[in-house]
Amino acid sequence: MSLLQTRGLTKAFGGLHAVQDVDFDLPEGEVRALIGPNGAGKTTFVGMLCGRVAPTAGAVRFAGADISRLPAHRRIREGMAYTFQITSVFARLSCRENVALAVRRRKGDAAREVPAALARVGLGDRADQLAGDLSYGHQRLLEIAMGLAQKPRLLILDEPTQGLADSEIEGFVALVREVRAEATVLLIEHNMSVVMDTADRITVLNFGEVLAEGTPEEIHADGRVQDAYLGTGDA
Ligand SMILES: Nc1ncnc2c1ncn2[C@@H]1O[C@H](COP(=O)(O)OP(=O)(O)OP(=O)(O)O)[C@@H](O)[C@H]1O
Repeated sequence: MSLLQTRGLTKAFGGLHAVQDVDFDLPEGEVRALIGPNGAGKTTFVGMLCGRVAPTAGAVRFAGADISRLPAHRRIREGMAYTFQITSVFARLSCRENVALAVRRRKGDAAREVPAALARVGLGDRADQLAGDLSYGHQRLLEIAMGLAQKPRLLILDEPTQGLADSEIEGFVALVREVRAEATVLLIEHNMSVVMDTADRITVLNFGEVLAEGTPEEIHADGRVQDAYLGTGDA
């Protein structure tokens, strides 16, 4: 069964169709990567999944229910967690306090769960540091810890490896492989080696539409995908 499904999902900004008539199915337990050249509509699409962007047309179903009209906070309660390209950590709170907020939201045991969540993303030794003092890449990792602390059914990660060093990217790949036992993952990622190392399947967006979908091997060999990337000079 699909944990997440969209039908005819569309977002127009004036005359520009940022996302156009997208049918998307994400089965429970899968790690799916969403890729596409800059401006392809990835962030707009995810914004509609999360309830941050109102669709112009179409529907979003999650765990069998139509959530198209649910506000973002209700979708979180239903089991969606997400991190965005622009970090949303509380800069004046410590890493520990940021994750504790996420744990307490679902009435979890913060004393036990916060250190574990920070350790999982490689920030175990930074618990007392102010989130605002972390590098951009580490703020993204802190957001992932906050997402995991919600114990979501679906974890959506928008460009999670941006700003990370190579060794930290390796740690992230290992984390996704571990998380897949607990949650379905939707990963928007420009780093193709991360995509190839983590995704079961890949969906390619181009000009707001699904250009291709398949295993990493199938996508790698797809001439249309290569053309779409070459056409923009993107990697
Ligand atoms: N609020 C907005 N108002 C007008 N146009 C927008 C808005 N948000 C996005 N767009 C346009 O919609 C298209 C898709 O943008 P989007 O950010 O979803 O693409 P993306 O695939 O996430 O790109 P990137 O990889 O650069 O983040 C782009 O042409 C963008 O300029």
